[in-house]
Amino acid sequence: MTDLSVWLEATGALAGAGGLGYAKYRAPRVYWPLVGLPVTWGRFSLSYRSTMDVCGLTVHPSGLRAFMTRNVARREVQPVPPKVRRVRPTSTGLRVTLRLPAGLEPADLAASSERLRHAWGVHSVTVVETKPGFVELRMTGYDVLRRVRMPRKARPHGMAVPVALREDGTAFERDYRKAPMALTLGANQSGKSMYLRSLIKGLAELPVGLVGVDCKRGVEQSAFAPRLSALATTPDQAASLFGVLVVEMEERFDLLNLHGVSDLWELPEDVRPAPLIVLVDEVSELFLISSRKDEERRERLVTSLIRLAQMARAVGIYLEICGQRFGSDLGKGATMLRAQLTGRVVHRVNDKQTAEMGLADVAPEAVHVASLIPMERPGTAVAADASGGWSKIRTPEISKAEVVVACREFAHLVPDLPFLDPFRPTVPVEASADGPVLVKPRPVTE
Ligand SMILES: Nc1ncnc2c1ncn2[C@@H]1O[C@H](COP(=O)(O)OP(=O)(O)OP(=O)(O)O)[C@@H](O)[C@H]1O
Repeated sequence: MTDLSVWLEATGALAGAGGLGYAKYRAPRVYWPLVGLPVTWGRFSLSYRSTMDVCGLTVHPSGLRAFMTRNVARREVQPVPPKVRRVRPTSTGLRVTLRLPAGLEPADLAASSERLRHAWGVHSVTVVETKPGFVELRMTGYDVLRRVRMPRKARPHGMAVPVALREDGTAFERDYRKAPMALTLGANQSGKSMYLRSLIKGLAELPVGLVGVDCKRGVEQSAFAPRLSALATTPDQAASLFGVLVVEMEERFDLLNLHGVSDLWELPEDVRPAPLIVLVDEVSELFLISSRKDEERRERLVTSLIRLAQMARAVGIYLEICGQRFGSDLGKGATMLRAQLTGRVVHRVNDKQTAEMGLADVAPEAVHVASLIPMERPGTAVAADASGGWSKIRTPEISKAEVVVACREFAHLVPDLPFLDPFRPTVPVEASADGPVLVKPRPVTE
């Protein structure tokens, strides 16, 4: 009987351990709050001081603090780590707010994030400066990018759309007020279209005009016709469309002048024109030429694009440009245009140079992270902006049908923009029933 109970206990313990191991891998969302979080929290609390000490993240206190923390018996002053101000558990990790003592800066902690990650046995540690003198250590208990689930609270608002999940479990927002012009790069099958889908799905809910440029004959964007104000599917149409957008930009500047303001958002709401987001899929199609006639079109197109990229922010016209590569090999004007696109998202690339094209000027230390994105993780990217900050993100997997549904649901939000009427994609009547949407853009009269 005793043997049997020992055997049963041992089997039970083994099964429990096996179950936990299985849950850790297969159901990390359940494992984390039940097991991972208490273990990590305990580990953090018990080893905080010693970990910070061995990581070189302590400083000799000065003045009153030195007096308060001195070891009276040995008459010596112990170095102190940053003060823990707050520990907050989340569904994916643990957030710790630290007050930095004089002599430590956020970069010191960021440089040790790998060591902290190993010391506390978590998947990642990201250091974010929340205000001068304070940082937040964002620990994630497991690889949240393996199966992306966006935080429930992440909804489109203002001019910002949550498009992907960051490695620290927070939503990455594409915010047009913060980074008006952006470039998304990536090799074939790296997830660029998925990123654009996620963006369009969110933008569809906002009171903005969406302008599509998809010179792969519209294969990707024509399905979103019900929510598009304009769609160009050939370089010729795109050249005309950009010409019209430049004229609109100039008229909007006149309007700003009239009201004595310098930005669209300072205009009274009743006269403020709808913001426009121009979504360009595969930008190289706009740059490539095959004849002399194309050369003139290309010149027009690139000039319009550069003018928009340089000035249109103030009048609420924003560019979202996507491509496989975007360097001087595309020809005159490419690097000049790229410099204006300060928001960057770089997916898996085929060579380091492409990662450099996207990141070297805004976040050079992120270049090697982008070069290491594995093929079996489509949708993963490095997002950076001109502030120097960057993060690893992954887009949720969204089917085209889901985006089509959103575009139909919010079709009533298409703003009234008569100047774009010649480019408005027509949605055949039968397309409003369930089923694939077939769109034939109207021919453009130049
Ligand atoms: N976030 C993601 N999660 C899971 N699978 C994804 C994700 N993003 C993309 N994929 C898958 O990867 C494949 C390629 O994605 P996508 O078409 O977006 O790449 P792309 O860079 O636009 O490719 P191309 O340049 O060839 O058009 C698709 O099969 C898609 O389902």
